[in-house]
Amino acid sequence: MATFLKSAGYGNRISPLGVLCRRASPGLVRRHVATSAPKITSSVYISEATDPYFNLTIEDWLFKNAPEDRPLLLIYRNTPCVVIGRNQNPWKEVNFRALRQTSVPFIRRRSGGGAVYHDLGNTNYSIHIPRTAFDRKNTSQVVLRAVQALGIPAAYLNERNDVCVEGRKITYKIVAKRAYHHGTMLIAMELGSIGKFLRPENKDSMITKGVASVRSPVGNLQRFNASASHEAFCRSMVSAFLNEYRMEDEPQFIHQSSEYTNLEAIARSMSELKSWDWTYGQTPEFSYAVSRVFPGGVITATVRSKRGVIEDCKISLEGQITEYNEALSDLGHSLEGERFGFTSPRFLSASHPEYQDQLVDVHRWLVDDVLSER
Ligand SMILES: Nc1ncnc2c1ncn2[C@@H]1O[C@H](COP(=O)(O)OC(=O)CCCC[C@@H]2CCSS2)[C@@H](O)[C@H]1O
Repeated sequence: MATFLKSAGYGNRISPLGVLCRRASPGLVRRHVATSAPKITSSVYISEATDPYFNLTIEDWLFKNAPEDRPLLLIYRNTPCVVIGRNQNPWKEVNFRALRQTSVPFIRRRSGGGAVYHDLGNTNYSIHIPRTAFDRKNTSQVVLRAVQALGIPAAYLNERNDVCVEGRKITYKIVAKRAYHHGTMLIAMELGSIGKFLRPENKDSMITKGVASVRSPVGNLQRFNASASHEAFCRSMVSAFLNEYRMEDEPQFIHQSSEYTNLEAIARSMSELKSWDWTYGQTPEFSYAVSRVFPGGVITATVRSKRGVIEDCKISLEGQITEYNEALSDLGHSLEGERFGFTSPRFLSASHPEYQDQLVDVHRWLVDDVLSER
């Protein structure tokens, strides 16, 4: 086993984020001018960056660029963010009202599965393997051994291959010749944020295609061993990984430097992760019906959306076939083609001047309560 693992840490230098580390090879992380892609010389990477867009991009970049025939481990953690799966509906998963009150972003990741919350008390790991050797149970066992070695022998795998002491989640993705298994390790996360950010309001009547999250009880490792930490988990995980795959590589430490961010593939991928097209435009088809009592009666709006755009919006007043209903129906049509969640709060309509005031009220309701969240 690598000598650095036999010592208490990875060497004797304390990095800015407190990870005990040996200085990474200068060519990999210390230069600030990007001339060509950094060489992937190790099988173990620990990111000291905490920007979720950067880390998720580095994960994908390593996945696509690392040698295909050897396993690779990446460990990183992010500043607070909500991360949904690639085939999820954000409006069904995220409480946008709560997010808006903070600067916490929500991000659609490239792998499938459910929605999770991250902060610095949550450490993410990612094990990349040649597809032929990929076995979800096997990679989960590497993580299980890492947790047990932290002094938590009661940890076990459940039927979904989640490491459990009290809840912990994994997901996986298979692409071309390689596959990866990535997951979260709750160490000292702010657990209240899960309920706050991952419970959307009034979305029972939103019927969506795609993947729904599987909500489960969760707990931090520190509940079972107060000395569990990001640094200890990194050491334990690296050790379990190297043992499993019989390697002796030194971990490399990644920083968010121009060496990476100036690389076209990384810059492009980071801006793609932030784009509307990816974040909202990938939303599977859904419908959403909402009613409200207005002075003239109950009005129901039924919206159908594909790829984040309103395909049709039917608005009607209960029971009555009146000219007002026609005006409402025209109001609905006027919203078609708009991006769900991005409807302009201004309402200008030359048609149906006789119902202008009522239409302004209905439009405001739609914008504030039905179509506004993002
Ligand atoms: N950080 C974290 N860790 C574990 N479980 C969580 C977390 N946040 C929320 N949850 C719980 O999991 C469910 C969703 O579980 P579900 O099983 O539906 O989805 C997942 O597990 C996805 C894991 C993705 C891991 C990636 C690794 C690197 S980037 S994100 C949610 O409703 C909460 O109950």
